[in-house]
Amino acid sequence: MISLNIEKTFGFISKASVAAYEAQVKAAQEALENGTGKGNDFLGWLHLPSSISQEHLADLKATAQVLRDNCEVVIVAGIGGSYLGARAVIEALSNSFTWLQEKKTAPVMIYAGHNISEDYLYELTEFLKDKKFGVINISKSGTTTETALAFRLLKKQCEDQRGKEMAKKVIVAITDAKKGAARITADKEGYKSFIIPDNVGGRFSVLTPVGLLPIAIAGFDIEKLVAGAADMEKACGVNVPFAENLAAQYAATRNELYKNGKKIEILVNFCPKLHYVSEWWKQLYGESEGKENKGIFPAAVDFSTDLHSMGQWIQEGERTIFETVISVENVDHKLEVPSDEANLDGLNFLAGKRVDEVNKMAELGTQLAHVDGGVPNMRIIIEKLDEYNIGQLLYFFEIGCGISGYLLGVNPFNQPGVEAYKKNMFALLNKPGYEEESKAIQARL
Ligand SMILES: O=P(O)(O)OC[C@H]1O[C@H](O)[C@H](O)[C@@H](O)[C@@H]1O
Repeated sequence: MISLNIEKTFGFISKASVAAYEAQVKAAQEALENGTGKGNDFLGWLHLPSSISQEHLADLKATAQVLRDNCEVVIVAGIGGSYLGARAVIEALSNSFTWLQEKKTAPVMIYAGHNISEDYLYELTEFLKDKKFGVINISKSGTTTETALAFRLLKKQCEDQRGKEMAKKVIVAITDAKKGAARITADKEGYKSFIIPDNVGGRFSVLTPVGLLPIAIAGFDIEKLVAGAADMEKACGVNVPFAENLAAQYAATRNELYKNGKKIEILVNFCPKLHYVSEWWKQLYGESEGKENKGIFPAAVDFSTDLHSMGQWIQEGERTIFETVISVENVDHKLEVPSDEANLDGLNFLAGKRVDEVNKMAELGTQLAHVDGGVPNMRIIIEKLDEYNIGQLLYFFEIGCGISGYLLGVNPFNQPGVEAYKKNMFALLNKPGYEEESKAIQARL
């Protein structure tokens, strides 16, 4: 099981101050459990892992197989919660160079619909010109501009290139049961579709088809992923005592740090495969907590890469940060540092050591240096990067986020602030229905 070590925060906050959260955390957990807190119509993620049926998984796997059999490339079209979870898991579990290898065992996964860069989309459509490709159109609302725009291009190209019949086979929609343009298109065109439950918000949707279908297409075991999440659901349940409940401890500690002026949480990894886990986590915590002029700012770094760019700031900049390190205990492969007779680089002291041992000492050395520099440090220890452990990690962060948001006093399940830019963009683009806003915004330019 994943474990959490908060010892290295105790030079900055006291053990007693964290322990003092017990009653408050219990209240937050009960509000989640009983659906009595803010945003209680979005709690479908809470017992999702333990309620996923074998039939549902089989349906997902069967659809994944159709795309695996018929596609060299699959485009995951989605933004925010509609792509980050899938990308986080796929990248954490994939060989870093798989997409460059000649012989592939699964379609190459590419992401689109998460930006509006003309060059990105042009280059993507160029790349796809001679490829057998499929598309998963993922949007809970079914109306997100970035995703709809990319899908419009990809749908047309897929139909032109592969014919309407094949396109119907290799385009899948994951969207609302009834509402939205993506639903209307899927029903009209006869695409296979999956439903995002009403009561699961985008950033909590990785264990719905939103995450599970792309992950299955990429060749990973979604049963094990869900099993890991379900075990964490148990381990972080409302009846698990505070002192043993990882999510409760995490939520309490980060709130206490925040209260003590630590306004920024930096999620740290020492393995580049975890980069998108951090991106997923940033959305989860940022959209959940950043409201009412409150909330820890979720940031992330990849070490040791960023020790050579952000390391200086973390060591000696403003003391408003704390670090949460995802520490992976075991690597998958063995590689030793070779001995070199000339020893021109002076690295013979490392000869015969595993590369991971060097990485682990970088991790330990960094922790001690940063704590000495005034940065509280938490460690989430995960045994290895596989489906089961990543499943645990995802659910741990979700439940930790629900509890933490309630401790902060906000509704962790809405995101009203995201609408502001959209309104301006539509006004600037003269979208029908935005006439008043268009006039008002033009006057400001
Ligand atoms: O799935 P969609 O409805 O397309 O939404 C995609 C994303 O964009 C929205 O604006 C929200 O801020 C996110 O929470 C959401 O994950």
